[in-house]
Amino acid sequence: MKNINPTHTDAWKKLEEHFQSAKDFQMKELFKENPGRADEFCIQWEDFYVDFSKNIIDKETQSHLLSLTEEVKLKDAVDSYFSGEAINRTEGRAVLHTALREGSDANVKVDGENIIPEVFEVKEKIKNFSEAVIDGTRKGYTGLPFTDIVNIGIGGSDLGPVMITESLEYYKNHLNVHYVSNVDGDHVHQAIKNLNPETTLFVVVSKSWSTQETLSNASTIRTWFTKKAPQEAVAKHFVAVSSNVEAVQEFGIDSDNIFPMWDWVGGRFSLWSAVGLSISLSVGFINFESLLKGANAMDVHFKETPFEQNIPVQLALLSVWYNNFFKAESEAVIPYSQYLHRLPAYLQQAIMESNGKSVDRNGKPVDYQTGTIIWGEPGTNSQHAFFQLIHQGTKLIPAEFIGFKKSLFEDKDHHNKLMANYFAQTEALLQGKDAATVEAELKAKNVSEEEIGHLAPFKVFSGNKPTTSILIDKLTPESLGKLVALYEHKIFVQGVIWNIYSYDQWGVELGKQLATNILKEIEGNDVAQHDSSTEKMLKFFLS
Ligand SMILES: O=P(O)(O)OC[C@H]1O[C@](O)(CO)[C@@H](O)[C@@H]1O
Repeated sequence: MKNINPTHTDAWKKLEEHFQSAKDFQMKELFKENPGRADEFCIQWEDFYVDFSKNIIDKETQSHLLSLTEEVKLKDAVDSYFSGEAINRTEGRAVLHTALREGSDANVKVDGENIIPEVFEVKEKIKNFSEAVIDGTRKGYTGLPFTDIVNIGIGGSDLGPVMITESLEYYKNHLNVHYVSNVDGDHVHQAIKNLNPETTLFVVVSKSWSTQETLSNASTIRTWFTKKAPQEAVAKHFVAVSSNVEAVQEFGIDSDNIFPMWDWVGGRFSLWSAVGLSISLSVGFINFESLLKGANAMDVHFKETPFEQNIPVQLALLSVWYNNFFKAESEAVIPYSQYLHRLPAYLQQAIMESNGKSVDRNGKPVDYQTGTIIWGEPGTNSQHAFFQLIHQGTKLIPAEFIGFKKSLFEDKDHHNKLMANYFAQTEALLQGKDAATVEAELKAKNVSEEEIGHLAPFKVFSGNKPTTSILIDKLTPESLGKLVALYEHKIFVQGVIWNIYSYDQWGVELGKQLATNILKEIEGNDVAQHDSSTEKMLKFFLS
């Protein structure tokens, strides 16, 4: 991939100039001036309708942003990404989660070898295993079928699977799937408290097999399990997903029960691999495959569609526009579906672990902003929580609204109410409410002139708050696959523009290192020298 400082491009300079007028754009005026705006800033693709007309942009903004993609050689970067080039330079790895959703006839090479046959071998293993657990042919050590699954993992080995199983709860079978991630012992003990070891299957997921949280939780659970079950039952009840097969075997998990993954799949992009075993167990392999199929469709859209009509590219460009020119610090993702309640948490890792970098591809500090802060909660709940700040606060928060045309239980009454809110919020954020309207409303309610004078300023909405609406036909495994892949590619595009490495995560290492040392001090009741704050707190903790 090319190493281009985005701020040195002509497009960036043009964007800076253009921003001087664009920062004062009033979207309401832009809509008035251009009756075709809603058509021009809208992409319809398969079952997705993406409206980005309620953004502080015009055709000129879009054209400079598209020139930026040319100058940073985005097209070449996309080719390198899909072709298996080692674009994760600092770890010397390819980034090929997209290969996991390819068809069996694809040919994707890593170190000269086609990896697709191996991907399909593992998929076959996931299929056979999940089908046998679901239909009860694979049984626990006393001959009873499994009723409960516990996924033990953290970060990408937890957030992806838990987000998808929650999102697809409607499609779930009889198995109860639990997730244990935190090293907080209360998490694991609470999770296993009411479980029956005879009917519980444990899926230990750790790409590296060196993560403190996962290994601690797996050991605690194994100890709990072998207090009730014979040692040899571990082989029937524990399976592992990892790229570190030797370490898994040392832990005591049978080689037949190991689902491999590969270096070329990053943890936060791994739900499509055997890391998704708990997804397949929860909703069945057919639905897991549909999820992959949807993601593959988005991959093809991303790879082949001109950037003007390319959903991940347009969303990434908007985010760069707000982040680097408006200096917006965060972005909200608001799914109008309770099923998607873990999507923002999942995206926090995907986006912030990927693009939270301050060193460019030359190893030099960047002098521009990179990764955005992501947050969100489902609508309508979020309307009653933090929307006040989005509407009337001092910060600019571009928000993505995700909604569905159809609900799963087909309760029209509820769905119409939900979606009325979805549409109303983006309209309110766009239109605002001016002082004259507020005053007229108060007058109509017979409020005194004096009271109107006091109250009116608090009731004014400035409007002009940017939103992008993603309206999807229905929440299905396939559409969910498309949605998640959309965000993966948005992350990629932003990383290319910001000239950073999106696929490493060195920033998580220091805390881990210090925790290892501090743990020794805590266990030995012997506090070493630290900064005075840490030292005093450690002593207080041990007293
Ligand atoms: O699957 P592993 O190796 O246990 O790692 C878990 C998580 O830890 C990290 O390495 C750092 O938090 C994530 O990138 C990863 O998803």
